[in-house]
Amino acid sequence: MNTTAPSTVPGTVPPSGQRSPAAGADPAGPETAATALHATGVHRQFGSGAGAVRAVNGVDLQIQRGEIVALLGPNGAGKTTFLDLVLGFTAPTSGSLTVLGMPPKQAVLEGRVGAVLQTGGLLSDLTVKETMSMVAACQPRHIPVETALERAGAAQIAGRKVRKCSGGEQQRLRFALALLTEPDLLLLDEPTAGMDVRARKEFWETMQAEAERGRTVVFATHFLQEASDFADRIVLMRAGRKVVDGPVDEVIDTGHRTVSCVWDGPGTPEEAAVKLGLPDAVAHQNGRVRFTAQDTDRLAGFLLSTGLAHDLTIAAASLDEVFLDLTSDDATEGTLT
Ligand SMILES: Nc1ncnc2c1ncn2[C@@H]1O[C@H](COP(=O)(O)OP(=O)(O)OP(=O)(O)O)[C@@H](O)[C@H]1O
Repeated sequence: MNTTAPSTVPGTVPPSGQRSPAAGADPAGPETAATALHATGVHRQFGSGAGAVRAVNGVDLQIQRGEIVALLGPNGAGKTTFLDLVLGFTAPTSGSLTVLGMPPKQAVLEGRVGAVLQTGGLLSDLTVKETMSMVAACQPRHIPVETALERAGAAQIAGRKVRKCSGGEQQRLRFALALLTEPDLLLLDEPTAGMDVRARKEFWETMQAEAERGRTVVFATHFLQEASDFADRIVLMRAGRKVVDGPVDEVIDTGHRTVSCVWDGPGTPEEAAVKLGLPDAVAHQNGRVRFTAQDTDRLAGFLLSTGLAHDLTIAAASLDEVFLDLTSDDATEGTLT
């Protein structure tokens, strides 16, 4: 599929390189008592020299308490590395990062942060409840194991050995573990990976209830649909950088639409697209031509008035198309406000 990335996302500000913050100003904004996460110029590089990987490359981010934020991006965007930094598993190469006003490790040690990670950490010979009790015994304070299991929707599998649990059930156990200390901040790294549609829906319903208790939730996902269904803000990363940050509705409404038609000519759709200033906007699909544009009224008017095409259909871009646009190399960077 060949589509055109929108030249701008409505409401975006110019890329950070084009706009300098006032001298001495914190690009992530001032940290207050309501700040759950505060990152300023955070870099995390792995290796050195020619083989160095800039997994996180200068991220400024502020998340307020009670927000539900989706961290979105393609493979290798830096989402997991960023969550690892927030959990204190690894330290920034440069830049500063605080969680609930303190260093990440301290916030984790105080039980203020809970996490559902992609892999690891479960002992297969223990039952779900034994796992919970073992972890609870290591915590300075925790809610009853039964309460955490109930809230995570895992009470009915309490007596089951971990090795007998499905992938989705193990994620529920991880979720119950994350709730044990009543954390202020919940971090979820692709929490529904491996879950079927029903399990996924139930998981998000449970998570919604936790968010309504006032927790801050930050989750990494590949799916714009998941972000759109659950988050109120999207932070999109690409190649280690934060490229879009804004309310879900505004991120999704790129103004990008498609015009599908039967091509009559003369000339090719590609030639017409160049004439219209939409050089990359043409795709061919099932005998039809599809143009991508922001001003589809003008495009449709042109195609009909010139007799170049007939049987036109105008549609909003799908979430998959929006995701591809936002993560393409020529997408505009910015903050939606
Ligand atoms: N320990 C490491 N050593 C070297 N490179 C690493 C290490 N951890 C991550 N990387 C690299 O850093 C980049 C970002 O990886 P990261 O796992 O953070 O991305 P991601 O957005 O979570 O990807 P995915 O969606 O595939 O999980 C990738 O290029 C990855 O190969």
